[in-house]
Amino acid sequence: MNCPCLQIDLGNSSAKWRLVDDGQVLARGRYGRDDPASREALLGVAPVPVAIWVSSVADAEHESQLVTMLGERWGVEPWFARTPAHCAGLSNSYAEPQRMGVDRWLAMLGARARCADRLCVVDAGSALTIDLVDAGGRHEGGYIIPGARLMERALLLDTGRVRFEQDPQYDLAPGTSTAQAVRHGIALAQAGAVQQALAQAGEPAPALFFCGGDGALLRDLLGEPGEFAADLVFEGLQVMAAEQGTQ
Ligand SMILES: Nc1ncnc2c1ncn2[C@@H]1O[C@H](COP(=O)(O)OP(=O)(O)O)[C@@H](O)[C@H]1O
Ligand SMILES: CC(C)(COP(=O)(O)O)[C@@H](O)C(=O)NCCC(=O)O
Ligand SMILES: [K+]
Repeated sequence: MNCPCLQIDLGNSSAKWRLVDDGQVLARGRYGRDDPASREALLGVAPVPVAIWVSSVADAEHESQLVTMLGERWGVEPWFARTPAHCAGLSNSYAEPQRMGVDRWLAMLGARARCADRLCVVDAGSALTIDLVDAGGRHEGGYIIPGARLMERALLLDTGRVRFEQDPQYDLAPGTSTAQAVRHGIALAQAGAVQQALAQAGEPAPALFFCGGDGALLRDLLGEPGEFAADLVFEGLQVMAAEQGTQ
Protein backbone atom coordinates (compact mmCIF):
# COMPACT_ATOMS: atom_id res chain seq x y z
CA MET A 1 0.00 0.00 0.00
CA ASN A 2 1.24 3.49 -0.81
CA CYS A 3 0.90 5.68 2.30
CA PRO A 4 3.88 7.96 2.68
CA CYS A 5 4.28 9.36 6.17
CA LEU A 6 6.09 12.60 6.89
CA GLN A 7 7.92 12.47 10.23
CA ILE A 8 9.12 15.70 11.80
CA ASP A 9 11.47 16.26 14.76
CA LEU A 10 10.97 19.88 15.79
CA GLY A 11 13.91 20.79 18.03
CA ASN A 12 15.08 24.10 19.45
CA SER A 13 17.55 24.74 16.60
CA SER A 14 15.66 23.41 13.59
CA ALA A 15 13.22 20.77 12.40
CA LYS A 16 14.56 17.52 10.96
CA TRP A 17 12.17 15.62 8.70
CA ARG A 18 12.01 12.43 6.70
CA LEU A 19 9.42 10.93 4.37
CA VAL A 20 8.91 7.19 4.89
CA ASP A 21 6.90 4.74 2.87
CA ASP A 22 6.73 1.03 3.56
CA GLY A 23 9.86 1.18 5.74
CA GLN A 24 11.85 3.04 3.07
CA VAL A 25 13.16 6.56 3.66
CA LEU A 26 12.28 8.40 0.45
CA ALA A 27 13.58 11.85 1.37
CA ARG A 28 14.93 13.78 4.32
CA GLY A 29 16.00 17.28 5.24
CA ARG A 30 16.40 20.02 7.79
CA TYR A 31 13.90 22.87 7.94
CA GLY A 32 14.50 26.27 9.55
CA ARG A 33 11.75 28.87 9.69
CA ASP A 34 14.15 31.58 8.54
CA ASP A 35 15.45 29.55 5.63
CA PRO A 36 13.12 29.77 2.59
CA ALA A 37 15.05 27.14 0.61
CA SER A 38 14.61 24.61 3.42
CA ARG A 39 10.88 25.44 3.50
CA GLU A 40 10.59 24.86 -0.26
CA ALA A 41 12.39 21.54 0.10
CA LEU A 42 10.00 20.38 2.84
CA LEU A 43 6.81 21.57 1.14
CA GLY A 44 7.95 20.25 -2.23
CA VAL A 45 8.38 16.73 -0.94
CA ALA A 46 6.89 13.98 -3.09
CA PRO A 47 4.92 11.78 -3.04
CA VAL A 48 2.35 13.69 -1.00
CA PRO A 49 2.24 12.52 2.65
CA VAL A 50 -1.00 10.97 3.85
CA ALA A 51 0.01 11.17 7.50
CA ILE A 52 2.25 13.57 9.41
CA TRP A 53 3.75 12.65 12.79
CA VAL A 54 5.56 15.22 14.90
CA SER A 55 7.97 15.14 17.84
CA SER A 56 8.11 18.68 19.17
CA VAL A 57 9.92 20.43 22.00
CA ALA A 58 8.98 23.84 20.60
CA ASP A 59 6.48 26.19 22.23
CA ALA A 60 2.78 26.37 21.32
CA GLU A 61 3.28 29.29 18.93
CA HIS A 62 5.91 27.44 16.84
CA GLU A 63 3.79 24.30 16.86
CA SER A 64 0.74 26.15 15.61
CA GLN A 65 2.78 27.85 12.85
CA LEU A 66 3.88 24.40 11.73
CA VAL A 67 0.31 23.04 11.83
CA THR A 68 -0.90 26.00 9.73
CA MET A 69 1.89 25.59 7.18
CA LEU A 70 1.31 21.84 6.77
CA GLY A 71 -2.47 22.25 6.72
CA GLU A 72 -2.30 24.91 4.00
CA ARG A 73 0.02 22.77 1.91
CA TRP A 74 -1.57 19.32 2.23
CA GLY A 75 -4.72 19.63 4.34
CA VAL A 76 -3.29 17.04 6.73
CA GLU A 77 -3.70 17.45 10.50
CA PRO A 78 -0.41 16.31 12.09
CA TRP A 79 -0.32 13.92 15.04
CA PHE A 80 1.86 15.25 17.86
CA ALA A 81 3.45 12.62 20.10
CA ARG A 82 3.18 13.64 23.77
CA THR A 83 5.27 12.10 26.54
CA PRO A 84 3.27 9.45 28.41
CA ALA A 85 3.95 7.58 31.67
CA HIS A 86 4.38 4.26 29.84
CA CYS A 87 4.61 3.04 26.27
CA ALA A 88 5.87 -0.14 24.60
CA GLY A 89 7.56 -1.41 27.76
CA LEU A 90 9.29 1.90 28.58
CA SER A 91 8.29 3.64 31.80
CA ASN A 92 8.87 7.26 32.67
CA SER A 93 10.61 8.27 35.91
CA TYR A 94 9.00 11.73 36.07
CA ALA A 95 6.18 12.33 38.55
CA GLU A 96 4.77 14.57 35.81
CA PRO A 97 5.65 12.53 32.70
CA GLN A 98 4.38 15.11 30.20
CA ARG A 99 7.10 17.49 31.35
CA MET A 100 9.83 15.30 29.88
CA GLY A 101 10.84 16.45 26.39
CA VAL A 102 9.18 14.10 23.95
CA ASP A 103 12.40 13.96 21.89
CA ARG A 104 14.16 12.37 24.86
CA TRP A 105 11.31 9.91 25.36
CA LEU A 106 11.16 8.96 21.69
CA ALA A 107 14.94 8.55 21.38
CA MET A 108 14.79 6.13 24.33
CA LEU A 109 11.89 4.25 22.72
CA GLY A 110 13.88 4.06 19.49
CA ALA A 111 16.96 2.78 21.30
CA ARG A 112 14.87 0.17 23.19
CA ALA A 113 13.61 -1.11 19.85
CA ARG A 114 17.24 -1.73 18.86
CA CYS A 115 18.57 -3.09 22.15
CA ALA A 116 16.99 -4.98 25.08
CA ASP A 117 19.90 -4.30 27.48
CA ARG A 118 20.49 -1.45 29.84
CA LEU A 119 21.15 1.57 27.62
CA CYS A 120 22.18 5.21 27.55
CA VAL A 121 21.01 7.73 24.94
CA VAL A 122 23.17 10.81 24.30
CA ASP A 123 21.30 13.40 22.22
CA ALA A 124 23.62 16.28 21.28
CA GLY A 125 21.41 19.08 19.94
CA SER A 126 20.71 22.57 21.31
CA ALA A 127 20.89 20.83 24.65
CA LEU A 128 22.99 17.77 25.42
CA THR A 129 20.72 15.20 27.03
CA ILE A 130 21.92 11.95 28.57
CA ASP A 131 19.30 9.38 29.57
CA LEU A 132 19.60 5.95 31.15
CA VAL A 133 17.14 3.08 30.73
CA ASP A 134 17.48 -0.19 32.62
CA ALA A 135 17.04 -3.59 30.98
CA GLY A 136 13.46 -3.70 32.28
CA GLY A 137 12.58 -0.50 30.42
CA ARG A 138 12.56 1.80 33.43
CA HIS A 139 13.93 5.32 32.86
CA GLU A 140 16.60 5.55 35.57
CA GLY A 141 16.96 9.30 35.05
CA GLY A 142 18.88 11.72 32.92
CA TYR A 143 20.76 14.97 32.51
CA ILE A 144 20.07 18.19 30.59
CA ILE A 145 23.20 20.20 29.80
CA PRO A 146 23.63 23.22 27.50
CA GLY A 147 24.84 22.05 24.09
CA ALA A 148 28.05 23.28 22.46
CA ARG A 149 26.53 26.36 20.81
CA LEU A 150 24.62 27.37 23.92
CA MET A 151 27.78 27.08 26.01
CA GLU A 152 29.64 29.35 23.62
CA ARG A 153 26.81 31.86 23.55
CA ALA A 154 26.67 31.96 27.33
CA LEU A 155 30.39 32.77 27.49
CA LEU A 156 30.10 35.54 24.89
CA LEU A 157 27.03 37.03 26.55
CA ASP A 158 28.35 37.31 30.08
CA THR A 159 32.06 38.07 29.70
CA GLY A 160 33.84 41.22 28.49
CA ARG A 161 36.97 39.73 26.93
CA VAL A 162 36.15 36.30 25.69
CA ARG A 163 36.11 37.38 22.05
CA PHE A 164 37.66 35.76 18.97
CA GLU A 165 37.50 35.72 15.19
CA GLN A 166 38.90 32.24 14.46
CA ASP A 167 36.77 29.14 14.03
CA PRO A 168 38.75 26.26 15.54
CA GLN A 169 37.54 22.66 15.63
CA TYR A 170 36.30 21.04 18.82
CA ASP A 171 39.22 19.17 20.34
CA LEU A 172 40.23 17.93 23.79
CA ALA A 173 43.81 19.33 23.83
CA PRO A 174 44.41 22.39 26.04
CA GLY A 175 43.88 25.55 23.97
CA THR A 176 46.64 28.10 23.28
CA SER A 177 44.41 31.00 22.16
CA THR A 178 41.07 32.35 23.36
CA ALA A 179 39.31 30.71 20.43
CA GLN A 180 40.88 27.33 21.13
CA ALA A 181 40.48 27.60 24.89
CA VAL A 182 36.75 28.19 24.42
CA ARG A 183 36.11 25.52 21.76
CA HIS A 184 38.34 22.95 23.42
CA GLY A 185 36.87 23.79 26.81
CA ILE A 186 33.38 23.20 25.45
CA ALA A 187 34.49 19.92 23.84
CA LEU A 188 35.94 18.89 27.23
CA ALA A 189 32.70 19.80 29.01
CA GLN A 190 30.51 17.89 26.54
CA ALA A 191 32.70 14.78 26.38
CA GLY A 192 33.42 14.95 30.10
CA ALA A 193 29.72 15.07 30.90
CA VAL A 194 29.13 11.83 29.01
CA GLN A 195 32.10 10.12 30.65
CA GLN A 196 31.02 11.26 34.09
CA ALA A 197 27.43 10.15 33.48
CA LEU A 198 28.70 6.70 32.49
CA ALA A 199 30.96 6.55 35.56
CA GLN A 200 27.96 7.50 37.69
CA ALA A 201 25.84 4.83 35.96
CA GLY A 202 28.27 2.08 36.99
CA GLU A 203 27.71 -1.58 36.09
CA PRO A 204 26.50 -3.16 33.94
CA ALA A 205 27.85 -0.65 31.43
CA PRO A 206 24.89 0.54 29.34
CA ALA A 207 24.82 0.17 25.56
CA LEU A 208 25.57 3.65 24.28
CA PHE A 209 23.61 5.44 21.54
CA PHE A 210 24.33 8.88 20.09
CA CYS A 211 21.97 11.09 18.11
CA GLY A 212 21.41 14.81 17.44
CA GLY A 213 23.18 17.26 15.14
CA ASP A 214 26.41 17.15 17.15
CA GLY A 215 26.12 13.47 18.10
CA ALA A 216 28.64 12.14 15.57
CA LEU A 217 31.20 14.78 16.57
CA LEU A 218 30.76 14.06 20.26
CA ARG A 219 31.14 10.33 19.67
CA ASP A 220 34.37 11.02 17.76
CA LEU A 221 35.70 13.11 20.66
CA LEU A 222 35.03 10.20 23.01
CA GLY A 223 36.95 7.75 20.79
CA GLU A 224 33.94 6.35 18.92
CA PRO A 225 32.25 4.25 21.60
CA GLY A 226 28.71 2.94 21.06
CA GLU A 227 26.63 3.67 18.01
CA PHE A 228 25.57 6.83 16.19
CA ALA A 229 21.89 6.41 15.29
CA ALA A 230 20.76 9.67 13.69
CA ASP A 231 17.09 8.64 13.42
CA LEU A 232 16.39 7.48 16.98
CA VAL A 233 13.67 10.09 17.51
CA PHE A 234 11.93 9.07 14.26
CA GLU A 235 12.26 5.40 15.16
CA GLY A 236 10.64 6.10 18.53
CA LEU A 237 7.89 8.04 16.78
CA GLN A 238 7.13 4.91 14.74
CA VAL A 239 6.99 2.75 17.88
CA MET A 240 4.64 5.14 19.64
CA ALA A 241 2.43 5.67 16.60
CA ALA A 242 2.08 1.90 16.20
CA GLU A 243 1.17 1.52 19.92
CA GLN A 244 -1.43 4.23 19.67
CA GLY A 245 -2.95 2.88 16.48
CA THR A 246 -1.99 5.95 14.48
CA GLN A 247 -0.85 3.76 11.60
N1 LIG B 1 23.34 20.60 8.46
C1 LIG B 1 23.33 21.16 9.66
N2 LIG B 1 22.68 22.34 9.85
C2 LIG B 1 22.63 22.90 11.07
N3 LIG B 1 23.21 22.38 12.17
C3 LIG B 1 23.87 21.22 12.04
C4 LIG B 1 23.94 20.56 10.79
N4 LIG B 1 24.65 19.41 10.98
C5 LIG B 1 25.00 19.37 12.28
N5 LIG B 1 24.55 20.48 12.93
C6 LIG B 1 24.77 20.73 14.36
O1 LIG B 1 23.56 20.34 14.97
C7 LIG B 1 23.30 21.17 16.09
C8 LIG B 1 21.81 21.15 16.38
O2 LIG B 1 21.44 19.81 16.58
P1 LIG B 1 19.93 19.35 16.46
O3 LIG B 1 19.89 17.92 16.89
O4 LIG B 1 19.37 19.69 15.13
O5 LIG B 1 19.26 20.31 17.57
P2 LIG B 1 17.77 20.52 17.99
O6 LIG B 1 17.14 19.14 18.07
O7 LIG B 1 17.88 21.18 19.30
O8 LIG B 1 17.08 21.36 16.95
C9 LIG B 1 23.85 22.52 15.70
O9 LIG B 1 24.27 23.20 16.84
C10 LIG B 1 25.01 22.17 14.77
O10 LIG B 1 26.24 22.21 15.48
C1 LIG C 1 16.00 19.10 26.96
C2 LIG C 1 15.45 19.65 25.66
C3 LIG C 1 15.55 21.18 25.70
C4 LIG C 1 16.29 19.12 24.48
O1 LIG C 1 15.87 19.74 23.30
P1 LIG C 1 16.75 19.79 21.96
O2 LIG C 1 18.17 19.98 22.33
O3 LIG C 1 16.55 18.47 21.28
O4 LIG C 1 16.18 20.91 21.15
C5 LIG C 1 13.97 19.17 25.45
O5 LIG C 1 13.91 17.78 25.54
C6 LIG C 1 13.02 19.80 26.43
O6 LIG C 1 12.55 20.91 26.23
N1 LIG C 1 12.70 19.09 27.53
C7 LIG C 1 11.78 19.55 28.54
C8 LIG C 1 12.35 19.38 29.90
C9 LIG C 1 12.65 17.93 30.29
O7 LIG C 1 12.89 17.07 29.42
O8 LIG C 1 12.62 17.64 31.50
K1 LIG D 1 19.01 17.18 22.68
